Amino acid sequence: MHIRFTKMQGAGNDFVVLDETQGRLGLSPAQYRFLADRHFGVGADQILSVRPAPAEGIDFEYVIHNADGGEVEQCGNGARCFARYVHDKGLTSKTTIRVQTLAGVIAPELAADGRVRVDMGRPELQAERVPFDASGLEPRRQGQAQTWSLALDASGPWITPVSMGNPHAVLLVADVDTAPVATWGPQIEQHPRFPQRVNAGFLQIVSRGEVRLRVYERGAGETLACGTGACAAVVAGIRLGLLDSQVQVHTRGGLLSIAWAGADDDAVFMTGPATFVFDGQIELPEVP
Ligand SMILES: N[C@H](CCC[C@H](N)C(=O)O)C(=O)O
Repeated sequence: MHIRFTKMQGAGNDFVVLDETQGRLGLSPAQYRFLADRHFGVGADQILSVRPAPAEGIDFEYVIHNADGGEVEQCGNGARCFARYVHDKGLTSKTTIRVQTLAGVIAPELAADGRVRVDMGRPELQAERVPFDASGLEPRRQGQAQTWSLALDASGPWITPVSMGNPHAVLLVADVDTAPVATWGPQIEQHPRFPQRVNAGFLQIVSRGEVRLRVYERGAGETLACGTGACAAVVAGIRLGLLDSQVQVHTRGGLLSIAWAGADDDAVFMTGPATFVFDGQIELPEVP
């Protein structure tokens, strides 16, 4: 099957974007994996499929597949690239776009300075709804947060579970550059207490308004940035009593600005870049 695609990136988190507004391509998980493959395919952390509005009052649907071929609920950097894509490709003239995701409706807004601001909805802080299985574990309270040890070694890690529609486990580290992302990342991602697996966020507090973050993503491995991960990390930091409500998040791929007023039903707002890289075409193998 011969398909057209657009390559985009948001703070270095990169995507293959597929226009399915005129009909679905019907790709298999193996074909999503092929598109994401950095040697045999195009190469991307996630594949974003843009589909027609599913209901009145919604402009589009946006479907996300990780590099491992699995469909997931939400992608923050992807939401910004989605909005840039549908506007600049002429699929809408709106600059605030209401889009249905598996996690619910979000509203990316194209800002005058070229960045994109997204109302990412409210975080889910109930551990069992992240979902995280805390049964039999003694939580440790810090500020308003509860943390649990995953007992990977004597030091922990002690994690704060947060969902942004997709599951995140946030842990504090002294220095992201020396944090055990390569070893603890996959162990946390696959930990049995996360029945849907999890994105692991390694958070370094620089000040009450500035952090550094690395994320080992579910289904993709470490990425240069994770939008929902930045939201979850700031929510965790605020709940831990370590951050104020507006935070600059330094990721390896760029800067994201996150704001959360701190009440359970407050939405998290994320602002950051969304960039076209190239348009292309590729012959997809007819894999099952
Ligand atoms: N790996 C994530 C999906 C992509 C999230 C990330 N790329 C973002 O910008 O939020 C998950 O499995 O939940």
